[in-house]
Amino acid sequence: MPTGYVFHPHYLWHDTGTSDGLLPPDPSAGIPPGAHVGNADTTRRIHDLIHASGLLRDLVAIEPREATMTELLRVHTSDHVQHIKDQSDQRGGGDAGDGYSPVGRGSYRIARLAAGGLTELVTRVAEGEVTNGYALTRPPGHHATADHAMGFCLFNTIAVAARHAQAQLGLPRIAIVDVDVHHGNGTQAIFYADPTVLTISIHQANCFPPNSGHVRENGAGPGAGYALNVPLPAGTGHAGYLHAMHQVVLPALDRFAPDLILLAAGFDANVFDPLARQMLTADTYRQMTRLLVDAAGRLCDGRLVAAHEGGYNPWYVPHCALAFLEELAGTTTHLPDPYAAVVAGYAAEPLLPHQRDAIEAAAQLVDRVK
Ligand SMILES: O=C(CCC1CCCC1)NO
Ligand SMILES: [Zn+2]
Repeated sequence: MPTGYVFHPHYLWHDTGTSDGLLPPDPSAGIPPGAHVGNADTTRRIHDLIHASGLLRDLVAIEPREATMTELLRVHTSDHVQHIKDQSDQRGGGDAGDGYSPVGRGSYRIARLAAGGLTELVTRVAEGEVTNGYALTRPPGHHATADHAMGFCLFNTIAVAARHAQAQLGLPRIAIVDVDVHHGNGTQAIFYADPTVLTISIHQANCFPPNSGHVRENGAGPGAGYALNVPLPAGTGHAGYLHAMHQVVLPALDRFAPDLILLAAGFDANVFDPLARQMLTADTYRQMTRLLVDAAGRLCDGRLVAAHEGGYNPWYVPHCALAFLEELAGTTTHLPDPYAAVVAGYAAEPLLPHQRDAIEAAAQLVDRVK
C-alpha cells in the first residue's frame, strides 16, 4: 500500500535560537547561550535515516504547501495568527508566548508549511493516491489552542488538517490519537465540544502542560465523551502502552468508526528522552503502529496519517521513527534497533498494578463514545 511522506528543508530552518535547553540565555540566572532542545538536529537525523536506510525509496514523496488563511482560521483566531506573524517578522524573531517556544525570523511561513504539508498529505490520502502517510513536519502543533501557542507549538497542524478533511474531503468523522509523551491539550481544547472529532491522548501524567490531561477531561456539551485521556505514571514502558492501546484506544476507535485516523506522532516517550520519564523502545512504536494500521484497515480503508510532534533524543528518536514508518509502509529496511540490547531490560518490565489502575480508569469512559 503506497505510503506518502512529507518533508521539506524549510522545516529545519525554523530557528529556535540560543535557548539553553528550554530557557533563553540569562547570564544573571546562570543560563549561557546554548541549543534549544527542540532544535532541528533530531528532525534532520530522522530524515537522514529514512534516506540512508533505503526506506525513502518505498515512500511517495509529497511536496508540502503553506496552509491558506482560510484553513488556519478554521482552527485559530485571527489575533493568534497575527501574533505569530508579528513575532516572526521581527529581525531577531521572538517567542510564541509561553517563554519556552522560540519563533524564528520567518517561522510564521514555516509553521504554515507544516500545517499545509499535513493537509496536503491528508488530501492525497482522501483522493486515494496513497493509503496512509507521515509528515515529518516542524514546528510541532499539538499544544497550540485556538488562540495560544505553547510547548514549542505555533499552529495546531493536526487540527488544521482535521478540519480540512471535514470541510473539503468528505471525511466527517475524525479520530486523533496522540502518543506524544506530553498531553495533547491544544488538540483536545479545539475539539472539546465537538462529537465529530474524537481525541485520545496517552501521555505521562502531570508532565506538560502542568495539571492537564486528567481522565476526567472527557469533553463538554455535545462533545461530552469524545475526549479520552490516559495519563500514565512516570516510568511506564512497553507493557503499559500496549495495554493502553488494547484497553482504551482500539475499543474507542471501533466504537467511533472514524473516516480518518490522524496520529500525533511524538516519539518523546522513548526511554532516552530528556523531556519525560517513560520507557518506550523502537519496538514499542513499531507495535503501536501495527495496531493502528490494522484498525485503520478495519475501519477506514487504511486512512491513517501521522504528523510528527515531539522527540528530543537525537541518537534514539530516529530509530523509533524508522520502526514506526516501516510498519506504516508495511515494509522493512532490515536495520534493527541498534540499541535493542541496551533497552531489552526496559522493554521486559511487566505491566505494574499502578499502571493497570490508571489505564482501567480511562477504559471506564470508552463506552461513552458512540
Ligand atoms: O514535546 C513537547 C514539548 C514539551 C516541553 C515544553 C516546555 C517543557 C516541556 N510537547 O509535546
Ligand atoms: Zn512532547
